[in-house]
Amino acid sequence: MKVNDEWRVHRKALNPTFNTRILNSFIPIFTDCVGKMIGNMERHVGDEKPINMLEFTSPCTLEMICRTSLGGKVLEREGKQEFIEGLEIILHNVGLRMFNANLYPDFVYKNTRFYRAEMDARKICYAFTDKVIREKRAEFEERLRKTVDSNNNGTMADQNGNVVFAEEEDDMLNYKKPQIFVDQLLTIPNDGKPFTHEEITDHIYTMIAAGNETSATQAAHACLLLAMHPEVQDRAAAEVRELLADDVEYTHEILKSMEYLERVIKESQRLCPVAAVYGRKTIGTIQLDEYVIPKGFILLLNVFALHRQKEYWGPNANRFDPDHFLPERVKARHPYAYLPFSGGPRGCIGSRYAMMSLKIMLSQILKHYRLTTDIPYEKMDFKFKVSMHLSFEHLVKLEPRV
Ligand code: HEM
Repeated sequence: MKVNDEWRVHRKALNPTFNTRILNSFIPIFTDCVGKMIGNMERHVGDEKPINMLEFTSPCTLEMICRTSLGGKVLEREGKQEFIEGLEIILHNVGLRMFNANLYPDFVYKNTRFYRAEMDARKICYAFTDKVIREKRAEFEERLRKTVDSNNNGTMADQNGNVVFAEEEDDMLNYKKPQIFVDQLLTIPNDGKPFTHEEITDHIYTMIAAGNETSATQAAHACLLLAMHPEVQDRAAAEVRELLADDVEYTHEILKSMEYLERVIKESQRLCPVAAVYGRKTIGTIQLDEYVIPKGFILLLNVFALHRQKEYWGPNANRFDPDHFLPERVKARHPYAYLPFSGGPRGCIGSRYAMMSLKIMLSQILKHYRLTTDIPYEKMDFKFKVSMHLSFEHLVKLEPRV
């Protein structure tokens, strides 16, 4: 099967694993991870020295993605520290190679200390996830056996052909339990066949790589932009205070009601898109204005430039203004003028997961703190790693919000 065909089959199988009810089942995990982040930030309230927001958002999003893909207790297992450190090495070294042409040839890379460190880290990480996946598969097979024994009609399947166990039916339908990604990969059919161990492993690592640094960096960008724009910050904090009064628990409805915060997040993704450039290979000849692009060419989309084009965003394209995302303005704009998550069938599968987790992170930060910074907006300056970063740290001071 060609790579593209294989991707299409897998993507079709994976799309339902990000449906609204599954995402809602992650809310308790998101809330718990954010609670720990706030606990860590609390120690720095009133500090003279600013903190680097990324150092707080990164562990939070890593924990979210590990727990929603491998299970709620995955980071309580033996070897978790080595696993986290290993992941950091792999993600760092892959990024380093992507942006260093000298390291492209395999024979060069394989003779570097980066390669050796990456291989050691991979061994540790794969041993850790292999164990989790094998245990999950054993649990799955045991439940399957019990269900077949107690029900001569065999297992039950939902309308998508996914296996549903009788004792779990109620929990599944009501999504009371978080629907962990690895459990779903074991139950969903992939073109009629179950996913193999290697395919499951690949999908887990794709999720971790795609969903961790992106969300952490975007959250840090949003915090810095809020610190630079106190009026916007106060308005977002007022919305949060009203919606989260009396310490209500997060629900889908509450998150949906955070309309101003959503505009803030979208505006931060417009001006500071972490996926600022991505590529596409043409699968046929295409005509782009007067240019004919032959099949097999790689095109790079410069989303950073697109998001600041005055033609779409008006004379204030470079200004931070969440009202760029007022519904009537969105309606009047070309839908592809804004592509932080890419678009079309190959767009980000985790975009709604990201928005939910960002809303919970930012709403808790705004509920607890007033953010300030000495960095002026005009000095914002970027550099590319795997994703787009600032060329300096996200330095912010925390004051209690009363
Ligand atoms: C602010 C956060 C995020 C941003 C800005 C972002 C952005 C993107 C973009 C632009 C792409 C398309 C890349 C390309 O076409 O080359 C993409 C793909 C992808 N993203 Fe995200 N992402 C974010 C968060 C997440 C999260 C939280 C997850 C998982 C839970 C995730 C999972 C994925 C996956 C699996 C793909 C590959 C999809 C495919 O090829 O079928 N992303 N993301």
